[in-house]
Amino acid sequence: MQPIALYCPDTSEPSHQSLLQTCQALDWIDIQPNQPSDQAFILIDNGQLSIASSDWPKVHAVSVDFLSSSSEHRRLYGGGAGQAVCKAVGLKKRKHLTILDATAGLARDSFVMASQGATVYMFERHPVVNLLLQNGLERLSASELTDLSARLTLLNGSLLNLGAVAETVSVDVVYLDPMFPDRSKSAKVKKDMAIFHQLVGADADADSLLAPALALANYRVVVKRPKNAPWLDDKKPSTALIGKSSRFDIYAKKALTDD
Ligand SMILES: C[S@@+](CC[C@H](N)C(=O)[O-])C[C@H]1O[C@@H](n2cnc3c(N)ncnc32)[C@H](O)[C@@H]1O
Repeated sequence: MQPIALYCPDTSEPSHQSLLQTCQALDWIDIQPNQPSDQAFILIDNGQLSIASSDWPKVHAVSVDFLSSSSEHRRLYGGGAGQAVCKAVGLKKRKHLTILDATAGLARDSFVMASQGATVYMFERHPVVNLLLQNGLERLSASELTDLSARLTLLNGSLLNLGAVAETVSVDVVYLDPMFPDRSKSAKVKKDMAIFHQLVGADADADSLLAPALALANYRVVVKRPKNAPWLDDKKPSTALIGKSSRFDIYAKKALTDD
């Protein structure tokens, strides 16, 4: 991992101190006393970890915040199981699915699926994104949303190297949303998210996720793609849900029945 700078404007805040301690133990984090001029750096502010760009604070930092007002709005009024991602994984048919989100990112999709009753296990390989996810999950577990917190679990490892996970978790649906190379160049990517895309880069090995996903899922694999992108691993899905800018390719293994 390339070293990344970290900046904390208020080190006296107790919650910041414990986050700083966690980060001090990681040898790829370089804690700096002043705001770094780097394109992207880790920020500790407002009791949470985030990724900031050199334009911070003009451009918002990006964090995993399951408790933000926009997350709350999506949880309560976002369209329930009728949301495209929920329809694609089958939550409209069966509420209590066990889903492996093998490319969790900032867990926005995982959050939506768990909000609708799914038990979601997540893999995230980028160390900075993984750290943000851990921080978001810790804050969620300290909140009153205990049911939701119990349904979101970050696992160590990767779908490409499953280890014990394959024996311990029976997975109904595997969900994949790898980075697509053209996304970062799109003018539609908001400024704050552009820094996330730059930091993580393209997932050049994304095609290799489909075969292990199909081997693991009991019912289906769902792949989120930009609307006009080619199929993952050049494999035609059983069906697709097409939205305004993205598409959910569904690889069905077995029909989902109501629970
Ligand atoms: C487009 S983002 C996912 C966004 C996510 N669906 C959301 O709602 O926030 C893709 C993420 O998948 C991660 N990723 C890609 N391949 C992976 C793999 N083999 N194992 C674990 N994480 C992976 C990347 O690091 C990146 O953070």
